[in-house]
Amino acid sequence: MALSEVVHKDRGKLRIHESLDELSTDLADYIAELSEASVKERGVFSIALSGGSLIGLMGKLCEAPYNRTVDWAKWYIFWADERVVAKNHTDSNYKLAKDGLLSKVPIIPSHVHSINDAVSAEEAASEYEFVIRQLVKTRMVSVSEVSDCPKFDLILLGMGPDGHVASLFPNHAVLNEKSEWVTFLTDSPKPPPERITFTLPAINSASNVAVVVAGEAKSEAVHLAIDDVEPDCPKLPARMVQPTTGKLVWFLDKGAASKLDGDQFYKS
Ligand SMILES: O=C(O)[C@H](O)[C@@H](O)[C@H](O)[C@H](O)COP(=O)(O)O
Repeated sequence: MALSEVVHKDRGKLRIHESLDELSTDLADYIAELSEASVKERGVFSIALSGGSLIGLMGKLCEAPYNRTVDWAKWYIFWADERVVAKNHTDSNYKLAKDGLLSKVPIIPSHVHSINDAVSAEEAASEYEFVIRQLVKTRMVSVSEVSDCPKFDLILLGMGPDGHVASLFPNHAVLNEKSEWVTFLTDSPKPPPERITFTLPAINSASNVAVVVAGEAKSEAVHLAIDDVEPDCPKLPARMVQPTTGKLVWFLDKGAASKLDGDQFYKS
């Protein structure tokens, strides 16, 4: 049960939790509900994951009741960002998700779309975009009504203390990528340096985007990403997450929410 659910006038819905345990339960409920709605409407559920603490916080999906009630065979899995390392490397976001989630529920292996780790970051990004393009053609992934971008049913993002989301880092040229759906970088400030990432247009075309953030160390970035602040902050990657027609939800714990300006919210 969310400690409080409030709506920011233009930064989406905030679900602020007393503990990580509550946050994890609420996150599992939210994902299960979106999966059910999407399977009902489209017959499939396309979901893009990130790395970091997010996967651990999704852990309740492997437990009752979700492990039995979610229609796992209808899930199509993608990564909003991935490190260009072997799939069995400890830095791999695929490995993190496989060990923590995908190996514990009956997902169909051919529905798991990870990157080609045997090529350069540049090639991996363009191959990944090609794979997504094929799935857009068959409507396993929807298409945006307002751009030619894929419209994932759900994109899950974590956020770093510097305000990065996916592998979109502050002041990095990847933030300016407007024509590709997936791009690459070889100089990530957070190791490892070689990564692929969804671009802002791809993220902002999703039906639903959830940003999951825990811990007081990220409270300043949360404040800069959500509250009305002075000129420079619009460049914070997390603040540039602004779904065009989709819904934005922030899953926060008390620590992460501790610097938010309460005046900007109203009860949902
Ligand atoms: O591959 C990555 O590095 C991640 O996708 C990255 O964007 C992550 O989500 C944030 O850095 C938050 O990570 P934490 O939740 O572990 O702080």
